[in-house]
Amino acid sequence: MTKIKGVISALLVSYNSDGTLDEAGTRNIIRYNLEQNKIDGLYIGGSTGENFLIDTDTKKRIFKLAAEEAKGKCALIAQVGGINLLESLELAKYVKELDAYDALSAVTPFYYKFSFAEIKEYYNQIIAAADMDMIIYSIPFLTGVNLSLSQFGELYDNPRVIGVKFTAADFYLLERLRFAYPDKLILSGFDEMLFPALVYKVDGAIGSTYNLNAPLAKAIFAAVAEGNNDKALTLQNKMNNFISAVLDNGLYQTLKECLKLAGVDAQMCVRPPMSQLSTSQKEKAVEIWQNLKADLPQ
Ligand SMILES: CC(=O)N[C@H](C=O)[C@@H](O)[C@H](O)[C@H](O)CO
Ligand SMILES: CC(=O)C(=O)O
Repeated sequence: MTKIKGVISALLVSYNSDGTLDEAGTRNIIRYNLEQNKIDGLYIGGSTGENFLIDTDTKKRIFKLAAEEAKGKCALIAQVGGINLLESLELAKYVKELDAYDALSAVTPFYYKFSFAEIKEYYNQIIAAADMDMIIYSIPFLTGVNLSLSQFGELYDNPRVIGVKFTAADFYLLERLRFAYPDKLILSGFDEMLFPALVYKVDGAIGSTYNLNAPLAKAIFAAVAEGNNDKALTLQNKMNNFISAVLDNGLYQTLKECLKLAGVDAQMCVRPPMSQLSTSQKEKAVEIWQNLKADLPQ
């Protein structure tokens, strides 16, 4: 079992122009992450993979190809959550059979206002279906679900729940979680806040932009580890110049365009209803990638 820590890319997935999965291209994205970025882990089936826009079979194909490309090379986490619990149970069992993943993850169920008892039951059922470790995926700004400290504690009563992917700017809650549950993992989810999250002693970080800027993220980890916060902040400033430009131009589309510019051979379309980049956005992506390249540590 690979230790889950460090810089973990939330895998970008390449789709064809008709919306089908571009398998070969997605394999190339994984290879780029392993060989160029030297990432510590991959998070498969997250927001970044456009997971909530695709069907069950496509989700399975992505879990399988990632297992084939990366098993034993880095930590592997499979996000199987959603609002169709029967699908989540099926995916969890499928991931277990692949025998390549270090943990499952599941987003807090969204859209309907589920009670906390329902949310807890959802996690316990997914865990039981696969008998695997679980990382809660908490992303309140997209799900509307805000778990409290004591609710995290209740979820942590199941020893299979090993931690949280924490995509929120609530550093008070982050500090309380770190203090109350020192043995549970905290994986920071907002790449633009990596430095402060590391000051609060998160174990690692999972993010979309690490598909491109992992070398900067690694340098931030190293700077904080050696106590050089000024250096870490300077690096975070560089990273955020990239992230803010990407967010302005279209997040996943621009990240995928940058991968193309970095030499990754893939179709790099997004799934509808997301729209593809316009010509002017593509031109902007060239500038964004050039600027990042100049800032990446050699
Ligand atoms: C919704 C989403 O994609 N969240 C990612 C992780 O949780 C982040 O990596 C962000 O994409 C990134 O921090 C930019 O805001
Ligand atoms: C980390 C993130 O972006 C994801 O859920 O894919």
